[in-house]
Amino acid sequence: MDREHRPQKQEEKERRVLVVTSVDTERDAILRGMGEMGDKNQVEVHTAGVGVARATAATALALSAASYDLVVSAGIAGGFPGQAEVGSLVLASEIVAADLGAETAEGFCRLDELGLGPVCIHMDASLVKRLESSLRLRGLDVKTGPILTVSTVTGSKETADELAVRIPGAAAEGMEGFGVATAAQLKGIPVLEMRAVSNFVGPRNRSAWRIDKALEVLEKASGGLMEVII
Ligand SMILES: O=C(O)c1cccc(C(=O)CC[C@H]2O[C@@H](n3cnc4c(=O)[nH]cnc43)[C@H](O)[C@@H]2O)c1
Repeated sequence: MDREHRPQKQEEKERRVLVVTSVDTERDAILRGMGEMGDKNQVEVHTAGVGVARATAATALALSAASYDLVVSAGIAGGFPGQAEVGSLVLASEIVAADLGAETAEGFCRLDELGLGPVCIHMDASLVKRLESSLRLRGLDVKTGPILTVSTVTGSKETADELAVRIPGAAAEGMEGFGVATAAQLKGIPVLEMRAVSNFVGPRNRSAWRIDKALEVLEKASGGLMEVII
C-alpha cells in the first residue's frame, strides 16, 4: 500500500520518541507511568544531567545515534505564583532561554535583540492541545504557557517578578528545556516540554519543595503522553 493510502493508525505506531530528563528519579517516574507502553521499543528515556549544557549534549548524542520523530524534555519545575500551583503539570507553548542575553545600563537585553540568535522555540500548538486534553481527562491540573530555561534557579521575589514581567504568562522554570529543544530543532524534529511543579519560583526555601508530589504527577502524566504520541 502506498504511503498516501496507508491507514493513519499504522503511521502513528511507527513513531519513535526520545524523552530527556535531568535526574534518574525523574526518568524512573516516567518509566513507571508509561508502564507497558514504554516497553514497545518506541520510547527511550534518557537522564542527561542538570543544566542546559548536559541537556543539549545528551540530546544531540542520542539524536545522532538513532532516529526519532519527537523529543520531549520532561521533569520537575518551579511554578510561577498565580500561574502554576505546586502539584500541577505545565506544558510549554514555547520554551524561552530566559537568561540568555546581556546586562545593559537599560536592563536585560535578550540575545535575539542583540542579533545573536534565537531565545524562543515554539511548540506545535495542536499537539500540545491534544496532550493537554488527555492529561485533563486523567484528572491532572494542567496549564499551558511559556516554560523558561534558566542557568540559576530563581531565589528571590525580585528575580521572579522581573522574569514574569519580561516573559508575559511565564508559567514555569526549569534548567534544561531550551537545550533539549535546540538539539531537536537543529535536526528538524518536533519537541515538547512537560514539567510537574515541585516548588514556587521565588524566595529560596528548598525544604518546601514537594519533589515526591511532583514525581507522582510526572508519573501520571507519562501515561497520558504515551496515549497521545504513540
Ligand atoms: O532530590 C531529589 O529526590 C530530586 C528528585 C528529582 C529531581 C531533583 C532535582 O533537584 C532536579 C533538578 C531539576 O529540577 C528542575 N527544577 C525544579 N525546580 C526548579 C526551579 O524552581 N527553578 C529551576 N529549575 C527547577 C530543574 O530542571 C533541575 O534540573 C531532585
